Amino acid sequence: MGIKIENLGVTYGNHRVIEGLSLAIEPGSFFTLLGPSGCGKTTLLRTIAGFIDASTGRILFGGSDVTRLPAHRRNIGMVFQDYALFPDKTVNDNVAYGLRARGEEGATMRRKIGEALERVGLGHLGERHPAALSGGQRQRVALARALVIQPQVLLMDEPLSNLDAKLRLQVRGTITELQREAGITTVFVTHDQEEALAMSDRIGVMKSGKLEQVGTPSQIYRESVSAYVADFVGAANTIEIDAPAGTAGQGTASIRLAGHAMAARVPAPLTGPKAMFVARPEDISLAPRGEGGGNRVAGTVTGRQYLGGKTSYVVEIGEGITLAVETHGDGHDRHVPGAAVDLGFDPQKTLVLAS
Ligand SMILES: Nc1ncnc2c1ncn2[C@@H]1O[C@H](COP(=O)(O)OP(=O)(O)OP(=O)(O)O)[C@@H](O)[C@H]1O
Repeated sequence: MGIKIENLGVTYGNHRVIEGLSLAIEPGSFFTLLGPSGCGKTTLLRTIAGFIDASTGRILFGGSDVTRLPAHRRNIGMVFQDYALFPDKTVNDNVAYGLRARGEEGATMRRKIGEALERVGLGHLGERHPAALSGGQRQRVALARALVIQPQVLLMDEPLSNLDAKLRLQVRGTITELQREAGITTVFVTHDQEEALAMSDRIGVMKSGKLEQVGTPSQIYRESVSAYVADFVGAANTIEIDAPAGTAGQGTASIRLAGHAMAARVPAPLTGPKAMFVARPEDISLAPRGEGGGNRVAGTVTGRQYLGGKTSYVVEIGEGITLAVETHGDGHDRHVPGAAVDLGFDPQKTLVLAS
């Protein structure tokens, strides 16, 4: 069942948090709302759930307008960052909660609970209380509780944030697997870009209550529409430059970076006299001075961190501008601080975006 959001506005008192937001989420897909703290992700998710009223606009589930329906009539499953389990109930009773509210009981209910707990790998822990479970197990119970009612939409608010790195990866795998298996339309909130890239069919990057960009993980990463998106999704060098002349349309342009001339891609028309130069550290090549190919800029290594499979360099290119560069492969740590180098830029992967 797809979700459609039309021109949504949400206010707290007279503080407008979501403004004119429209979005279509494909049936059965995994959609992630990604953005920094305070951008409105949780507010948007809770409005989709029905816990917060929309002040303007509409929300549709599978074509039906649910904007004025209370949360318990929207047939959603919800998973929270802090698990929100009932501490005085057993795992079985926690999972039973939504089923009982729907009037289910007896053998059918027990079978469904058993199956849901099996699916999250906790079939043997039904009689325990939440206090006797690890964080990862608690979140699996919360997931079983959300899915056992066969909701039409699954909403998750930072469900992995309270888990340590190893558990986060495990529960991440469980969520992805169950979501695909059940084919349930899912909206997932996170501020963790790696989580978003790894799990999602599509991502919406939010900025101040609006969607700055919506796309597949690779579109968001490779074809960022703004320096804000590029910087938020992975690392990026972002430097303000004079907008190149003659870029009313799209294409490649000649730009100047710290006095060096080079070519870069302008994916969308620029407005205004300034623009942002955007290059990811792994897209910049590094060679000893004089040995670089075309489209290069001379610089001096000022910092180096050996990280095993890769090396991070800081290279100064003049006018006080430094760039982060990342190298992989054989001899990736061969440039020493103080070395004169050439930085090579692929004109297709070096972007000039509106500032
Ligand atoms: N109940 C409330 N009353 C008033 N303002 C609120 C309320 N809840 C959130 N806000 C404000 O609305 C804005 C968006 O908050 P929201 O929690 O949706 O952001 P978020 O992107 O989910 O952030 P985080 O990642 O920190 O949870 C923030 O400026 C926040 O201070």
